[in-house]
Amino acid sequence: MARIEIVYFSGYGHTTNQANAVFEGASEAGDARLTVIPEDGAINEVTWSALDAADAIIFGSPTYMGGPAWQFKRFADESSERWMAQSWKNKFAAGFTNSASPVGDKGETINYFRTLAGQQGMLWVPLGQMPSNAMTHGPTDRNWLGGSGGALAQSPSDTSAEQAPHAGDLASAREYGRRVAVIAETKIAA
Ligand SMILES: Cc1cc2nc3c(=O)[nH]c(=O)nc-3n(C[C@H](O)[C@H](O)[C@H](O)COP(=O)(O)O)c2cc1C
Repeated sequence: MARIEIVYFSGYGHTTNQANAVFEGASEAGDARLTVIPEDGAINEVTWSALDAADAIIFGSPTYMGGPAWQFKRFADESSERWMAQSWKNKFAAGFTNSASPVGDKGETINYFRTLAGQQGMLWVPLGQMPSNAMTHGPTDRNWLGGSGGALAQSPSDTSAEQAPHAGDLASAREYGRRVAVIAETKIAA
């Protein structure tokens, strides 16, 4: 079974809900593990070893000031040791982000994840879901935010982590996690 590592940061818990949905989906088709990046951005050796052994790594962070939170960036910077050795080359990569505004510059965060994956020689898995952009569509529909790179979610600024992100965003996240696991499993089978 493909090993899927989900490594993410969440300041206030909203992105944790999205990460949990990605984990649920990935667990349907693979051996998934969820790691939260701590407040100081430093992950431990057990997690680095698990990432090294993974078939796919899924990155997650809220969008803060138009990009990933600095804690995620610390993790990314510290992955430069892996870049030097290109030891993550040919692993699958994917990413998700959540923010308060429907657009909110979330695309910048996804693009950052994609660049990180590119530097590491990883193979990016796009979302693979059609947008729900008709008149009748809204936040309860899958991919209602209409992204293609990774999974997007909105948590309105006045909602607690018990209330957000929207049901459609969580459905997108779940399906994306499953997709990454299925693709990673295919490679294992090859
Ligand atoms: C420092 C900071 C910067 C933020 N920048 C953005 C932003 O650029 N775009 C946006 O839509 N929301 C922004 N937000 C709102 C968060 O993305 C939103 O509250 C999100 O749900 C937080 O996720 P979390 O609970 O996992 O930390 C920002 C929040 C903080 C604290």
